[in-house]
Amino acid sequence: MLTFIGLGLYDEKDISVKGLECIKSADSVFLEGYTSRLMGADINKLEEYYGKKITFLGRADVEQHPENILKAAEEGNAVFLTGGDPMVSTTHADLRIRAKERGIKTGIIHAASIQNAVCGLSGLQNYRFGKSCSVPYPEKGWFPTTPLDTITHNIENDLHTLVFLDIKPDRHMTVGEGVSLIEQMAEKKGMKTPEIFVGIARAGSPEPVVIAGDAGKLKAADFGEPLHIIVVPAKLHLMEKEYLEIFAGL
Ligand SMILES: C[S@@+](CC[C@H](N)C(=O)[O-])C[C@H]1O[C@@H](n2cnc3c(N)ncnc32)[C@H](O)[C@@H]1O
Repeated sequence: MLTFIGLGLYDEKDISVKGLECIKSADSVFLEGYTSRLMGADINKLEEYYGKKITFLGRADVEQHPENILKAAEEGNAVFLTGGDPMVSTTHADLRIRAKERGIKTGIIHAASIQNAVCGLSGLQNYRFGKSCSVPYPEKGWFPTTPLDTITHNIENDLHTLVFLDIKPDRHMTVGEGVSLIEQMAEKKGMKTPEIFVGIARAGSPEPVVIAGDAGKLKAADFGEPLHIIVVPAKLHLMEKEYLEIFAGL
């Protein structure tokens, strides 16, 4: 059997009791570290808390060579761990399909996701979010501006946009870097930069930071340690505005 388990947002204690029990009874434990990360716990801390040895996986181990995971799931109970919810803003549906095609039983144990944490931290209503986008670190000769198209389309339709920020093995994009890249996209396309951004750092930690304001304010703000995320709000409803004023210094 292959069980996809969400670890929640910040440290080893964000997993559900059901998820923890499932890990404790597993024969093999895999953790992917490329779609999200638990910044409050390294792999040693997780191994100690779960009482299990963990095999750490990169993107290629899951998307191109999932053989080891599938074999372990054929031979016993394998669990596949992901930060946040295992099926939110990941490509793990593909792994579940591959498992099913090989006759392997699968299951999902859900967890808190950044997708819903932003609603509580920012006060922006979950039903007002449109399509999300991701801002990648630009590479030589590659600077995609499609995230700005998504943001603009959402604003035109009175919808908020959740903007995921790039994670690389050696760095995590900050709110300041993300806002600056969105400004550069606007400049390149001859468009206006959105008027308000909401930056959020370390959702799920004891001290998350939430700051709302224009691009200049967010670029100058100190959000501290990763992970970071941005929301570009549409026209704010009265209570959303009041909430951002009280909890995010708008
Ligand atoms: C591709 S999404 C994966 C979402 C994950 N599966 C979930 O359900 O939470 C990962 C991105 O979300 C944001 N993110 C995830 N966890 C976060 C946290 N605790 N605080 C702030 N941003 C976070 C970061 O921008 C990160 O690069």
